[in-house]
Amino acid sequence: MGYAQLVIGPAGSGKSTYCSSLYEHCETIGRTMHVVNLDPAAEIFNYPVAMDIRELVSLEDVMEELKLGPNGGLMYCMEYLEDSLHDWVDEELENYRDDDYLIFDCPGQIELFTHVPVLKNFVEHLKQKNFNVCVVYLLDSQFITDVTKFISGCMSSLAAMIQLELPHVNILSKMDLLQDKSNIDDYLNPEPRTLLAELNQRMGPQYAKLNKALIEMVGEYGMVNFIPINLRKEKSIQYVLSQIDVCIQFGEDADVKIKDDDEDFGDDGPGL
Ligand SMILES: Nc1nc2c(ncn2[C@@H]2O[C@H](COP(=O)(O)OP(=O)(O)OP(=O)(O)O)[C@@H](O)[C@H]2O)c(=O)[nH]1
Ligand SMILES: [Mg+2]
Repeated sequence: MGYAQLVIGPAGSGKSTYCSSLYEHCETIGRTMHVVNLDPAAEIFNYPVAMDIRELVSLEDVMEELKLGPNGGLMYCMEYLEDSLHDWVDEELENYRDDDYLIFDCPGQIELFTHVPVLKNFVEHLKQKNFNVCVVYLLDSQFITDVTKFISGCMSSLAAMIQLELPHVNILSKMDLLQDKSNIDDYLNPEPRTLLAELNQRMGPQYAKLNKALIEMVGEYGMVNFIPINLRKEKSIQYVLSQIDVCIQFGEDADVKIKDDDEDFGDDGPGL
């Protein structure tokens, strides 16, 4: 059994930074983790890249040869990845042992989890290879400063959940940038009624019925539920990791050992 996090979320939501912080954290506590780059457009990495889509396909070449723009080019690269599941991907995955833990740093294009089957087929492949996979959806904490942004963030997370059908963890990233943390609880696990009232206040009366339906929908899917992360705080990273570990049942098997000093961090809240 292998373990994997598929890190997705809007462009610039902090996915790659999350991956590198998680990698560093695991180094510190003596836990092994491998970060895979699935973004053909990425250039700078703050983590050792275990597997790299750029070794398979070059976005620059694709754009030049097929006369595609950056987004069309990226979609082509991802489809190329999908076509390579049984060769390049399998060959690369051969390098990992049964109980290895991989983190997939994905591109930020929302198309990848709304209507093209690339990521869906990618995770199906991982599941066939006996990986326990979990979606980690990152949303920038700046989204909670505006209820309309927040709801649209929840909906794109919902799109990913519906498409990928995987265990799903929503994370509110960049908590260090949020000056006023006093009322974040209202957003981490908000009352649907409060959200609806705020939304109605922001939008014209003609949307009242639609707003109600929208809030009910995201609420019933359990979508409006976020774990905050502050990458400057070791405890916060540890807390998020422990929640994801539960989600993918990491550490439940007898042959998976987490070093003792891991326990120093305890499971006593988000540690912001
Ligand atoms: N202050 C602060 N800045 C952050 C944090 N995470 C990311 N950033 C900044 O946000 C910007 C985007 O971060 P990335 O990690 O590249 O985001 P990404 O989601 O990988 O972006 P794409 O791959 O382009 O979609 C960078 O300038 C980061 O330095 C954080 O926790 N705190
Ligand atoms: Mg990135």
